[in-house]
Parts: sequence; C-alpha cells; structure tokens
Amino acid sequence: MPLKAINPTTTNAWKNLQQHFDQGGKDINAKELMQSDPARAKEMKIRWKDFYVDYSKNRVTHETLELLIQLANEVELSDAIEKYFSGDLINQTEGRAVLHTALRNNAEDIFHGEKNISADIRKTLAKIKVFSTAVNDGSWKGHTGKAITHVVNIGIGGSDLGPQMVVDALKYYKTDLDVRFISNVDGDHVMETLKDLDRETTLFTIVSKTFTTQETLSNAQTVRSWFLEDAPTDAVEKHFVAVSTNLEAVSNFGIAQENIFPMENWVGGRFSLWSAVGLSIACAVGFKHFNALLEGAHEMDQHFKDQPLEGNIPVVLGLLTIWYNNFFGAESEALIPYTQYLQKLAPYLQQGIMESNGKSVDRNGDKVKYQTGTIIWGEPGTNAQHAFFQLIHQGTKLIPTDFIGFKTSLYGNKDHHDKLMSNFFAQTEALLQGKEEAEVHSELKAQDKSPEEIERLLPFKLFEGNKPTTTILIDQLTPKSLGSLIAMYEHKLFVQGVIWNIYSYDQWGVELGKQLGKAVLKDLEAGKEVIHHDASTNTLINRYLD
Ligand SMILES: O=P(O)(O)OC[C@H]1O[C@](O)(CO)[C@@H](O)[C@@H]1O
Repeated sequence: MPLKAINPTTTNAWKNLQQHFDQGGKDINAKELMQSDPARAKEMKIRWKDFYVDYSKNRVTHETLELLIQLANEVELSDAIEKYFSGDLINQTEGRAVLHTALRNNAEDIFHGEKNISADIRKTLAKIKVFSTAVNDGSWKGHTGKAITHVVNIGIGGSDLGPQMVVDALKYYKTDLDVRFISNVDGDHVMETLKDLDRETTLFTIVSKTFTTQETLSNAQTVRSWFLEDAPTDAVEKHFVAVSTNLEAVSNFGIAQENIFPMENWVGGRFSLWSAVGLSIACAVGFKHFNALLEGAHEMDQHFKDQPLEGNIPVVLGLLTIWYNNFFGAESEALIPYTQYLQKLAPYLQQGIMESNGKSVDRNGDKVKYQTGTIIWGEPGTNAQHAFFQLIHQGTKLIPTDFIGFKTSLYGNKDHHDKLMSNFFAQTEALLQGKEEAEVHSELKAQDKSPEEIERLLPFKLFEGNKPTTTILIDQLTPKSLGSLIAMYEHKLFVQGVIWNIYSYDQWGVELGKQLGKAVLKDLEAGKEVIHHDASTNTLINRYLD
C-alpha cells in the first residue's frame, strides 16, 4: 500500500501548533525554562544503548511536544513506518519499495512482494566477505601475482558519498589497504588520484546503481585505458569489479560475471552504503567492522520501528525540525560533529536529506503551500567554531544545530579529548545562555574601559542566547555506533517526508540538468558557435569555444 496523502496543514494538530506558536510559542525561551524547571534536562532526553540525546535546549515546552506528537499521529506516522519496513511501494513515483533496512536485518526474513529477499542479501554479503577478506589477506592477486595494496572506488552521489564518509569515519579501524575515491568527472581529479598508483597492485571498484551515470562511466573508461597502457586486456578481471543493478551494462563494459556484486532497485542510491556499494568499506576496514556497521544500523531500525513516538529518537528529531522549519521559518540546520573523523558527515547527509526532501509537490501531485526540505550544512567542531559560529551565535538567522560528540576518544589522549569536549559542552551552553547586559558591563569595567567605551562596545558584545541545539552524546565512535547514527538520520528524514506529505525517495530534480548537460556536451564537441540556447548561455559557451 502507498503512503497516505494527508496534507499536514489540514490537521487539527497543525492548526493547534500554529495557535500555540502565535500565542507564545514563538517566544519560548529555553534558557528561562531551564532555570525555572530543573527537571527539564532529565525529561527532554532519550537514553538509548550508548546514545544520550538531550533536546532540552530547544524552543519547546511539553505542550509543543505533545502537539508535535499529535501531528505525527494525525498524519499516521506509525502506519507509514510500518509500510516503510514492510516493503510497501512507498516510492510511488518510481513504483519501488524502500528497503535499505532489509540489508542490515540479519535476524528476520524480509519480503519484497511475494519474494523473500533475505537469501539474496545474505548471498551478496557472503560474497563481499569472501572478496574483501581475500583482498585484505593478499590471496586476491593482481595480474602479475602481487597482492593488492590500493583500492579505488569509482562512483558518484550515493555510490560515493556514503562509502567515502564511512571509510573516513572509521579510519581508526582500517586495514593496510589504501582506499581512495574518484567521483567528479573532472579529469584532474582522476589523474591526481591515479598518479602515484601502481597498476599491478591496484583494484578498481566501479559503483553505479544504474551504470548509466555519465561521470562514473567516463571515469571508469579513462581509468581502464590508463590501466591498459601497461597491462594486457585479460588483466582487467583481476583489477576491476563492479557494483550495479544493471548487470548487462556491466558485462558490456568488460567486467567478468564473477566480479559483479549485484544490488537491487529497492535500495536508493543515497541509502545504499549498506548494500554491495559498501564493498570499499569492507575492504577498508575489514568485513567484521562492515558487519558491525550493519548491526548498529539494525539496532536503530528496531528502535525506530518499536519505540513509542515520544521516546523515539528519529521521530523527536524529525518533529523538532518541523517545528523550526514550518513555524519559526528556519531554513537550515547545522550538524557539528566533535570529531575530525566525521568531517564528511554533513556532505553525506546533504545528499541524504536534501535529495530526499527537496520537493515542492505533495503526494497528491499538488504544489505544497508550506516549506519542506531544510538546507543541511556543517563541519567538525572545533574548526566550525573558528569559521561560522559567529553567525550562529550573533547572526540574524535561526539555525537549529545538532552537536554530536563522543565520551571517549579512540587514541586515549584525554588531555586533548577534554579540551575538545569542553568546547562541545560550552558551545551549547553559550548558545542557550547567551550573555546579558549586566555581565558584559562588568566584564568591560573589569578591563578598565571608560563609561563611554562601555556604552559604545556593549551592543556588540551581547549574546541573545536561546539558540536551539540538540546534543547527541555517544560513548565512542565505533563501526556499530556509526551505523546507528547514520540510520538515525535516515529515519529522521523519513519522518519529515511523511509529515510534509512528499515523496522522499525519488530525485527527479536532478534529471533536467543531466539532460541539458548532454545537449551542451554535443555543442562543445561540435565546436561551432551556438545560438540555440538563451542569450547568457550562448555567450558563455561561445566564450569557452573561442
Ligand atoms: O549509482 P548511480 O546510478 O551511478 O547514480 C549516482 C547518483 O546519481 C543520482 O541519481 C543523482 O544525480 C543519485 O541519486 C545517485 O546516488
């Protein structure tokens, strides 16, 4: 069954939320509420396994939360969750189920229509295990009999961002293999990646769900030609493997049948790192850690599926986004992990969240009259503090921010970790508390400033406070906790999409640019003056051709 199409703005909860917002909700001051109700921090938190999620620094009261839960109930979120996990065709515009959760469910048999897909999932997983183990232990040899030392993943979007983020995030757990990524069709990017590689010891994984993506196919061709400059044609089978749903196109490319890792249409590209797309992850960190990543995600799936809405992490996070996006008019959300290992989390989630929820037509095919997808951005703390935190603290925009931190670091080094985490805690405190006039005044006075100077400087040194943050404190960055964290955001964006009554699992918005790109490429290849585009595009192309 498809998801029900319920316009959220027609629900009683939405109207009540609007009224609640108008009649005081917009002025909710989390700092004051924290002072007047010390129980708030205990009540507005969710403790789950090694996660501690504190959302008490948000502009919400218990009433706000009740109304948001009422909204989730009125749009039948629980029914939608059930359909998501049961393999219903919830990606209706593409006629597909959304079953990436099945990829990490080793406990049950999952059905896609009548078909039990778990056997195939386990078969592919076993193939990943055998292959990644052979590459790591040196029993997979290159064509001259040497073991593999480098793996290069060629893919883009979901066939790149997820594996790349995870490989970077789990660097601490890595094997001896050097795993790299080529994504952009920028030839310089390709050559920079290849320039110090030894053909005899390098393995290329070509990853493309469709195997029609221009960037990936061009890069794969270039890399293949580079490889064959100094290797015989039959060496390809020892150095090229592919991951795709399009088995025919892969074999036409010249990849041996046994070197193809299949994936299925019910896995969206941006949710595919759990599938054979994660082959480079298994190579980089070993199968054991890849499996732990899947386990962590599965545990979050269970939590999301079974936990009542009030205590359900992805649900609460998703509802907070709705509150800020649709009532306060906040346009973006920042994600600040306090670990350098997660430096690629924001770019990864930009695709996950913005490609999913950047939609303006609802599930009835009507133009929405409310805001949908948020803009996602972020960088690791503390670097972020020295780059854009000024705007979060004192700018004019409301930017709800997730702070993600870990109780222990991986190398120990407590001295550094205490410094890192002191910033983590202090920033959310500063964003909540702000700094009032009296405090600024006495600080300036203590610096022996004259009364005139104090008066002049005072407005610039004030901090409003009441800037919303959610703290996600996790015990340690492990493959398992990373799996749970990623799944948490996957489910959060699902919640938002259900409430906004949009289709989160298609991505038609990327097609037009691709189509026009093909046409422009023909013009560039023809090399003749163009006149059939708009005036600006004609001028630019002609200048390029000149
Ligand atoms: O894996 P493929 O088919 O090469 O697609 C790559 C990416 O391109 C997109 O379709 C968007 O351009 C993504 O959704 C997808 O992850």
